[in-house]
Amino acid sequence: MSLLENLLQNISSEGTKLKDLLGRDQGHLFETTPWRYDDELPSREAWEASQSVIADCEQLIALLTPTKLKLMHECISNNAAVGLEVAADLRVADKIIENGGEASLAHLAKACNTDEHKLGCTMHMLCHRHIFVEVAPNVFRNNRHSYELRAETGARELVLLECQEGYRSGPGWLQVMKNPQKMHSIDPRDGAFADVYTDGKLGIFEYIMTPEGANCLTNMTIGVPWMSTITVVATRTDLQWDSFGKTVCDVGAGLGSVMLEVKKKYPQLNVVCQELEAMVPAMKETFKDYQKEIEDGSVKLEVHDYFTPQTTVADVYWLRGVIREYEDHTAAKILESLKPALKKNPKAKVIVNELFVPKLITPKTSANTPASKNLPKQQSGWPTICHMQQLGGQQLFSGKERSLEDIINIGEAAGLRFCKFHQFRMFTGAAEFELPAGSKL
Ligand SMILES: C[S@@+](CC[C@H](N)C(=O)[O-])C[C@H]1O[C@@H](n2cnc3c(N)ncnc32)[C@H](O)[C@@H]1O
Repeated sequence: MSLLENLLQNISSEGTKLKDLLGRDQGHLFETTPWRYDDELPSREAWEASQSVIADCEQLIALLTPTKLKLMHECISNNAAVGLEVAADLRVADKIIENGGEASLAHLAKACNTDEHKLGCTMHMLCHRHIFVEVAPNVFRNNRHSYELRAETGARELVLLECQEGYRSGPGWLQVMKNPQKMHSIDPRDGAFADVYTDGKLGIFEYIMTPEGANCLTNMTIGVPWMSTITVVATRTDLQWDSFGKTVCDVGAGLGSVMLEVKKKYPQLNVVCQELEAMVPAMKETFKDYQKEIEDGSVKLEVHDYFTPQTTVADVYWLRGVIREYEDHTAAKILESLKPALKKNPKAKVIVNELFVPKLITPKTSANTPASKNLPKQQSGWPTICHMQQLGGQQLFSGKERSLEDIINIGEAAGLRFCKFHQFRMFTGAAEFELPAGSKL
């Protein structure tokens, strides 16, 4: 059968399965109320069927788009970000809410203090991308996607961070890749953001401490916690946290927000958050309602440098977004430093939580096979979003996003054995390692 026939057949069969699994919770694009699965995870079976339909619909669009239009589409899609920046910056969602839930273009242009024609062109494009709805010519409402852009959610600030600093760093990616002094570096000062914004002098975390970076700092402080809510549900749900033993240790825990979620869901577990000394006050703030647990020792906030030998014996060590900051040999040293504690508890596991850069493998014999069947299982879900995120993250923050193979190599270089991959119903996942039997320090 042709690719077109295979795609249509697969979309139909997986789509029917999905519809039956979702039952009445089928999602919508007209109302402002969230869809149940904006914040919860569908069953694994429903999630897999929906991933399959999405991958195949994306391939179907690529198949049916003439080449010149396909290439045009790709290189002018930056306008999706341009349009979203306009809507976020001018607070269009709020202006629609303030006007009773519906607003004419003339009203919006006046309320936003901008040109009616230019705003109209932007809004028509966004409606075609199913962000806002045009309910009559030049009359707009929020739908569930645009409604999230209202003040107080944090979505607007994240969108502004991505559409401003993120978007403008994009052209620096190629410049860095062509620069012999910078092309192999993952240092933030050699990265795309520094190239575009600070002439190679400051990475983004240094920049936000300068007066010019104040706005970016605000957007990051408000926007990043909003973004974390996207991954936290899968992090909490897609690992059976109580299956490892009684004690979970988060190495390089940041604010400690993952362990807070784990403690909420599994109150019987002991959680340990380890960080550099400067982060301890922020972790205390995260656990401010857990004084009793801090006193009885079931929540511990420890100062620990992850390049030094691990002294806390736990049943599972969790490292989220830690190794992406380092070159392979340095990342391996962090994992290696866990070994003294792993020796004391040889059943303990080490879990590396990162993006797992997805591949789409089309062998010669499978040229007409739908994309959904050619996506390896051992990699991040939501592959299109994951790709935009891994590129965007490296442009803004530098560091190194890796495939599962790359991460297994780092674990093995540290003397650990790869046990299994946990595919989260999200664009992140987790690689599980352990100390091999008879391992020496
Ligand atoms: C990218 S953040 C990840 C934070 C957290 N795991 C999360 O997912 O939100 C890396 C964290 O590692 C911490 N860190 C950096 N160097 C460290 C070291 N040598 N020892 C322990 N923690 C360190 C930083 O303070 C930072 O909070």
